[in-house]
Amino acid sequence: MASSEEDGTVEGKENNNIKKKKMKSTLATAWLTFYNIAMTAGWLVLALAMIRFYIHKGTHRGLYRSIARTLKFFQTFALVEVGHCAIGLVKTSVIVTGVQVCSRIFMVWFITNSIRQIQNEESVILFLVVWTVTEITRYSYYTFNLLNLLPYFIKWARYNLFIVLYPLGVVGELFTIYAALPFVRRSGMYSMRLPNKYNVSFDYYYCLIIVMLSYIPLFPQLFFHMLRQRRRVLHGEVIVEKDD
Ligand SMILES: CCCCCCCCCCCCC/C=C/C(=O)SCCNC(=O)CCNC(=O)[C@H](O)C(C)(C)COP(=O)(O)OP(=O)(O)OC[C@H]1O[C@@H](n2cnc3c(N)ncnc32)[C@H](O)[C@@H]1OP(=O)(O)O
Repeated sequence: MASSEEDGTVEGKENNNIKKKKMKSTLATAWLTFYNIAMTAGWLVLALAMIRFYIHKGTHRGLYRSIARTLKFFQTFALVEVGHCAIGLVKTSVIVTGVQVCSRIFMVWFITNSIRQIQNEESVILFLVVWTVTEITRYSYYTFNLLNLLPYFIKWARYNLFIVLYPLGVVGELFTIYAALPFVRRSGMYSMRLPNKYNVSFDYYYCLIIVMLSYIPLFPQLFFHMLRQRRRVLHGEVIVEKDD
């Protein structure tokens, strides 16, 4: 006797689709749980390395170089999250996540890692500490949320600490870019002067000034997105976000 799935009835096909959706959901949850645990662990390793460096050396000078490899790996790996949004694995804005992740990767690779002279700036330590506290909170929130074991203090931290940490992080990033300007101007790094075989000129110095100015319209978008998330999660407001 053929089972209902095999006899091709409407009910059988529906059962098959339900089984496929359940399998996809289980795989998605398993992947996201693994990803968030790994990212929580990575940022915790970074935090412990920074604390150990400061206790051992008694100064922040040289701290960036001591954690650069770990930072570059875990911050770059966060690009995966743009994919999570794009394929619908998580319900959040691709644009907001993309701007957030790209701004971090830009800061790590095209500013701090590229210009050694600014790596000991206090502003670098400021954004590193802020990023680390933020990401440990964020990824542990996602992890416990997926495991249905979410302590309230982590939920509270996830949707309240950003109110202070976000502006602090932006200050650290902007001061770091500002500190880099003289070195970029003097070295002409990442720039192309005319004449050249491409007949194109590009000045990284002015690009950085544009990036700094772009914080003015872009940061509020991210910050207000987090405030909307905060109202939704902590106060149960129904908020419809479209990926405009
Ligand atoms: C090429 C040059 C580029 C240069 C660009 C320059 C312009 C720069 C302008 C912008 C300046 C930004 C500067 C940034 C500074 C800092 O970051 S300082 C540190 C402080 N920062 C923060 O606090 C923000 C941290 N970032 C985030 O929170 C995110 O990146 C976010 C995208 C901004 C917001 O996250 P989002 O996911 O949208 O909100 P949540 O409420 O956390 O989640 C929504 C739902 O999605 C689920 N989810 C998301 N990710 C996951 C995951 N990994 N695993 C599982 N689930 C996930 C989450 O659970 C929510 O689901 P529901 O609860 O069911 O709704």
